[in-house]
Amino acid sequence: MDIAIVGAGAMGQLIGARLADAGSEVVLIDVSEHLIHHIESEGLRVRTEKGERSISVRASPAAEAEGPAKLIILLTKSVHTRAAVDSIRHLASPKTYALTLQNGLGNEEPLAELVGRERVLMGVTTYPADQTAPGRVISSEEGRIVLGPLGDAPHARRAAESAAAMLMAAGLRTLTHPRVMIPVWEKLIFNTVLNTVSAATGLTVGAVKEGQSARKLADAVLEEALAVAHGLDVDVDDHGVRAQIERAYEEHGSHKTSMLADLESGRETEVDAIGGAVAAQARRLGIRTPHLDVLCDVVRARMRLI
Ligand SMILES: NC(=O)C1=CN([C@@H]2O[C@H](COP(=O)(O)OP(=O)(O)OC[C@H]3O[C@@H](n4cnc5c(N)ncnc54)[C@H](OP(=O)(O)O)[C@@H]3O)[C@@H](O)[C@H]2O)C=CC1
Ligand SMILES: CC(C)(CO)C(=O)C(=O)O
Repeated sequence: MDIAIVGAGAMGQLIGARLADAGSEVVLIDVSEHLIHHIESEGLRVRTEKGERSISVRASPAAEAEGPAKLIILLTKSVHTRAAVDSIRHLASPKTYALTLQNGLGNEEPLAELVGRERVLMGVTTYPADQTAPGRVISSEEGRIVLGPLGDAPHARRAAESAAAMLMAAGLRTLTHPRVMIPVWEKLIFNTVLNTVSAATGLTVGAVKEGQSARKLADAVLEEALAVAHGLDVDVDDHGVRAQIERAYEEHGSHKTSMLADLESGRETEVDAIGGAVAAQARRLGIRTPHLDVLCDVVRARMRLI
């Protein structure tokens, strides 16, 4: 098998459909038998501004997937990363690379245990994906993926370039970055601000901007998260992150962040991999993040109530 995509939800379906449509041999792996059966029998349907496209893709439970895979792409929510990686050990060989495009930090660690740190690729994506029914996903032609190797081995740089070329050929705008932790942290800060504040307050992105206290909280969390990135010597573009957040306020005003949507649908959130991961790095460095700490605690408390 060429590519195993682990987590056949919104993003896994989008990327799986694009890669399969472009001729890659892809298997989607998920825990939901119903979803797997649906994808196997009906295929996937992806709708964007350009229209709708039906694509046949193979899907399988982890235990029935046959390896080894040349590339594993991890696209579960971060709370499920450990279990997902444990379930696909048989798909990894010494030649396998593993890529995470999940939000948050920490997903790379189980992958490093699986294939070795030198064979882990990491990235972020701004493509949106919403699963409206099993096997049906709404996305956009607008977006991009940035990825790169976690370590600095030349073979991993080449693997990142091949993965990017394959995603480009599948119609997904993809760039490689020599220091991938920079875009990872830029996205991490963006999600830490918007997702944590919205999930703690129950507000949409636009309402965070309009609500005086919520906006103050978001601004305070932004400064705390930037200080942590600087403390780690991750050379994030402060101005670019601020501008990205302002754009989200303008363009995604009515949007409930994924963390709020997860809370409202009774699912575990990615708080520990997003705001919680920033706060954990802050503690390690001795940097105070009082606003972020309280907000993460509120989200965790709301999670315990569901
Ligand atoms: N959707 C988006 O627009 C974007 C998402 N992301 C990130 O991408 C990642 C995936 O997001 P998204 O696709 O929206 O999430 P989804 O919840 O839609 O999909 C995740 C899928 O993984 C399945 N899953 C759970 N546990 C396992 C397991 N052990 N093995 C295999 N599959 C499992 C889930 O099943 P079940 O539902 O039963 O738990 C679900 O089908 C997240 O980190 C998210 O933050 C990043 C950018 C944009
Ligand atoms: C911050 C946001 C809402 C993008 O606007 C997002 O990425 C999410 O919902 O996880």
